[in-house]
Amino acid sequence: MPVPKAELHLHIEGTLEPEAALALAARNGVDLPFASAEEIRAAYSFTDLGSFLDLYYALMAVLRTERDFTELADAYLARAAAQGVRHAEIFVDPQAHLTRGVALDTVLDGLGAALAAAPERHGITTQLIICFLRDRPGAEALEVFEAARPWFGTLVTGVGLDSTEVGCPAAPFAEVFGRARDAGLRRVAHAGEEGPPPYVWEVLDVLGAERVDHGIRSLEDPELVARLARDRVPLTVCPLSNVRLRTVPDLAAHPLPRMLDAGLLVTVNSDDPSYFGGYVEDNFAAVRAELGLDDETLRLLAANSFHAAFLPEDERAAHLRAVAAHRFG
Ligand SMILES: Nc1ncnc2[nH]cnc12
Ligand SMILES: [Zn+2]
Repeated sequence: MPVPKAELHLHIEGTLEPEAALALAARNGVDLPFASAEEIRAAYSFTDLGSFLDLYYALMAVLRTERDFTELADAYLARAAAQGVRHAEIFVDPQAHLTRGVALDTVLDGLGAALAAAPERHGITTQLIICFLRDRPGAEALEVFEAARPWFGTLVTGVGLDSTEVGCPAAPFAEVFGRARDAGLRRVAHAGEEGPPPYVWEVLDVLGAERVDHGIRSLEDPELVARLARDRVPLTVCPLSNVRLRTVPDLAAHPLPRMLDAGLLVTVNSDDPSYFGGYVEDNFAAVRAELGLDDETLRLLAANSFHAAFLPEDERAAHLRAVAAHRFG
């Protein structure tokens, strides 16, 4: 039995498995430049974030109806439950769908149906975080934010920032993050994945991000490490993703142990599991094997995931008790 955990860095579009993409393409009459799951997997040889994002956005073409989004999320939740996930704070990229003519209510109501059923069906509580694409204009993010208001509080509990990092400052998103804070939403942002420490400072100081997604390059700046440790800012680290996108040379060189040693509140997550070779427990297993982490370090990482989650205190405490009681096989 995998250790109970929360998954806090998971793009729902990144759970689209090749077989599902082909089935949806056939059902929706979408032409894909791939004839088989093997051909899709053969395209998973990324050189950097950009080369991944090209395929990630291209394959989304198969997602067209509410049912498609419901099935996508339900399939993820079934896999996540088998990997010990008890709580998931899930990212979605609305602009990636709006810009290709799929309406916001198709996306959010479709995902919402699967998320509403998740506690009974999979034993998982969920939240949904709408991410803005940092390579698109801040004004567009504001439009999406306003259009999503009907779902605030019920389905949508937070905002995030993702897509291309280097060369795309976070400052144009200060206004939308301010509105999110005023609306009572939580705020997270990708930074320090490919970008150097100033990108992490910017999401903290300009956006007021409460969690940093990735943040692995923070270690290059001791003052930033001190700030993250002092404020207990969680970092949602995704080891298999970092290897596949070549932000680290291999798992053995991953900074996770150094981040823990520096006193950072680190969590382990899967990012885009269909593309990066594993779901969240696969990431736990990989860091155990390649970094030599012992059971108590894995227990700490699982506990951190609940400390870092946007959960009510009573639910957090119950999850932490389950982590403390877990016996590693
Ligand atoms: N790893 C990642 N970094 C930035 N944007 C993303 N969108 C999906 N996965 C991402
Ligand atoms: Zn991500």
